[in-house]
Amino acid sequence: MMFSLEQTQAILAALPDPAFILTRSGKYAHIFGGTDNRYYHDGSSLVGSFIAEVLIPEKANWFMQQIATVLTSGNMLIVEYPLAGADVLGLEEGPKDPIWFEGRIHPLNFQFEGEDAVLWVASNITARHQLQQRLKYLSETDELSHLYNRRKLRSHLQRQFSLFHRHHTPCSLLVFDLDFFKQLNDACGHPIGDAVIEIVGRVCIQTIREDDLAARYGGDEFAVLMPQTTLHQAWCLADRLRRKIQHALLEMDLPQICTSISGGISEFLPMDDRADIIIQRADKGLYMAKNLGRNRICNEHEE
Ligand SMILES: Nc1nc2c(ncn2[C@@H]2O[C@H](COP(=O)(O)OP(=O)(O)OP(=O)(O)O)[C@@H](O)[C@H]2O)c(=O)[nH]1
Repeated sequence: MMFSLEQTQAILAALPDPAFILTRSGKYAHIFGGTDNRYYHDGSSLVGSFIAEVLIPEKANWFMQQIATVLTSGNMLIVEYPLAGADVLGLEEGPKDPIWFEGRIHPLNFQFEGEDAVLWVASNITARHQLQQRLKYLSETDELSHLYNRRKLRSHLQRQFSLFHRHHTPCSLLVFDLDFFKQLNDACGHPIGDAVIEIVGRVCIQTIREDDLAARYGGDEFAVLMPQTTLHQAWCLADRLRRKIQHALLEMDLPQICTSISGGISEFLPMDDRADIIIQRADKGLYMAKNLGRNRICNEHEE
């Protein structure tokens, strides 16, 4: 059966997601659908305006690039992007948190007012995006210390290891472990031990630099990966962290059992053929720090 022109128009108007016809120069030529008003405002007022009149330059340029890419390739492009109130020109009050969209952009095989054009279907995926972010956070984070977990540390270490072999920029690793943590647990109970781990996490977050990555590696073991950092610089940073953690633990109103950390540092070396070797060297430094009386940072060569 064929639909009449009116019926076809009614079907297009009924589409739940908005479908924009956008020209190469960024003109909103037409909008169909967008009837699901849980997710979309009426976009009909956009028709006739240009993207550059509606969005801030950075966003407008991005939209224009996507249109150009689709028209050059002739293929459909799927993109995910946020739009916040602040991205829309002249919008006094808009949503503070961005709305996330999936855009499916398809080239059209006819011109509009002498211009190439695309069909851009925008679907609100904010709920899916938030869930993805939450799952990512949960899969990478240690819930007690709020630091990254072992899995994230290992994947990041592997990435830094590949970068090191490509660019030869220094990178160092600290592993550290609480001193006499078992005794604290035994004397005061696990909840107090947990509180100590939480504090160590907080001090790490406050102390490390933006590019560093701190993780809880195991029970009372932690690691900090420090890109662009030589062994000497790593020692200085690690020792500062050691002193800060000690200060925070001494401030806790607890029996003074577990008040310090011991750590080992290692630097990535050109002959390392696996990332694990870097952890092993740092572990040797940690072992040495424990043997030399704890509450210190060592590397494997220290006597
Ligand atoms: N409270 C608490 N304890 C934990 C957790 N995970 C591991 N532990 C405990 O951490 C302790 C680790 O002790 P060790 O590192 O072996 O020993 P230590 O007392 O720190 O001794 P040194 O490292 O030689 O100074 C064990 O008693 C574990 O039961 C946790 O999530 N919470």
